[in-house]
Amino acid sequence: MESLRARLARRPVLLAPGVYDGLTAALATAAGFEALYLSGAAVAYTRLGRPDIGLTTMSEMADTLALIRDRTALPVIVDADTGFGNALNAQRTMRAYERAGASALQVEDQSFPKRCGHLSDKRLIPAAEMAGKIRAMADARESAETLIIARTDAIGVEGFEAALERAEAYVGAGADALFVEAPRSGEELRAVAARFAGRVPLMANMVEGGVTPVSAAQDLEAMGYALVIFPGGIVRALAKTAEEYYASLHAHGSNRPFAARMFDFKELNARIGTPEMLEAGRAYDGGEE
Ligand SMILES: C[C@](O)(C(=O)O)[C@H](CC(=O)O)C(=O)O
Repeated sequence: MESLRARLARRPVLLAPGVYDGLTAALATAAGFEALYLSGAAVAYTRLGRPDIGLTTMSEMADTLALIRDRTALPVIVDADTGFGNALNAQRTMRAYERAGASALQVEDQSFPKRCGHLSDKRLIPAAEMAGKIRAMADARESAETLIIARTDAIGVEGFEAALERAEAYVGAGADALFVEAPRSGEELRAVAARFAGRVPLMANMVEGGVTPVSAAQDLEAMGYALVIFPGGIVRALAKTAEEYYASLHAHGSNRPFAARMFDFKELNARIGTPEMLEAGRAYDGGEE
């Protein structure tokens, strides 16, 4: 199977949807994507019903990843936030995520606790400390094919030029791919690509209603991006459906008015592999002896 590193080195752009559990991983895989993105924000939104402000723990993410790994053979790019502490914590995160099946870890230069890149009032660690964290993670990884995607949150804190300088330092420290978080315009998205495309694979993050204008993957490819994630879109879609579903059930005392927008029992079972699993189980139930 083609490595993620090799896949990022060629076109077309790799489009990775956000997932946060076994069901979303199974549905995204069935839809035909080539890679998945395990979003820390999506885990915080769904498991905690809370914002992406560093509340989720490393082991909660690793446990979630293990469930997803059990449900898909696709490469999984995993949000490692700040590495959950200093360089030594980041090494432990690297090892735990690798064991749980990560194909790439995304690590950012915010101080702990971090917050979503599209929120304000972020704080950063010094660039040299972040470079050390990247080197520490590279030293800790079992496989050189587990990629390190370095993210800088500096645009909203220190300005655009400072963010590019930080990104430069992180490439120098050995990052396998680069994620300059939250460009504020198409011009900034293009300027990031103009500086780095062709030297290191570039990732773009599309957050509906966030700081960066949302573009299609194809348009980002034309700018020079190699990887595009839509991390939280699935939660925004499901949350809207859930809100409407609960309101409808509450109002009508029945699901009938909502039926056209739901899978029924059989339809859901088909998507989660119920017939195949029950069939496979029959081989072990002793009935055939
Ligand atoms: C990419 C991200 O780190 C994530 O957790 O998915 C978030 C996305 C979001 O909050 O929707 C981010 O900080 O941009």
